[in-house]
Amino acid sequence: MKREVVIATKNAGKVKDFQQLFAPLGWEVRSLLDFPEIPEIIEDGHSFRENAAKKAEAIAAAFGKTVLADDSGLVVDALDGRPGIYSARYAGPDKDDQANNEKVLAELQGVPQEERTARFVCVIAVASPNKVTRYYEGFCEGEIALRPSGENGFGYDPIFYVPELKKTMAELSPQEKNRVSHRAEAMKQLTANRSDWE
Ligand SMILES: O=P(O)(O)OP(=O)(O)OP(=O)(O)OC[C@H]1O[C@@H](n2cnc3c(O)ncnc32)[C@H](O)[C@@H]1O
Ligand SMILES: [Mg+2]
Repeated sequence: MKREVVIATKNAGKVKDFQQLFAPLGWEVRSLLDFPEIPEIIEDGHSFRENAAKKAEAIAAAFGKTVLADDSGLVVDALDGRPGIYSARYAGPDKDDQANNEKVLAELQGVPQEERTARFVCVIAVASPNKVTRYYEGFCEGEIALRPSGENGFGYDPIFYVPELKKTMAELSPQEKNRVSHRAEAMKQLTANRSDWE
């Protein structure tokens, strides 16, 4: 019987990443996409940590078991850190990835490549009933490309250029992305501290 981990997310792109990242541990990943009756959790926190904790703690309380959540986003230096925790809805409430990408590119119009530094941030919160919530963070340094490129991944991947690989995140295979991404880095921290939460 495979062990099951519940991730308090409705983002199909994240679920795919986590399924691949948990596969070596032999874990089955479930998400809120498997529980459509659960309403969206309002992310009114002021940080990635606060939002990740809110999602994990709400579902851990509802399910009476240990639950993970991921709050993540794109931080662009030339935009004073925007979109940051507002990444999902940067271009509006319907969380349209293409519109989000177009808005970031429009705001960076005319900004030279060397000033387009950015990073992806991922905070995984692990919540269990009657236990202190644990946090695992990962980052991926890169630049915002001049134009979108690549079909893989999701969200801001098409405009996030990874200099060490000379590709956008969306041009990477899932395996390549899971070696360098912010989510993979956060998972490395989480896996290194399994005794904390297993
Ligand atoms: O809250 P949940 O249900 O997990 O789903 P969400 O999509 O709302 O997720 P967040 O609130 O964490 O917002 C994450 C935003 O950052 C983007 N993002 C997160 N990880 C990414 C990745 O690996 N590649 C590209 N974009 C990513 C994603 O597209 C969203 O716009
Ligand atoms: Mg969200």
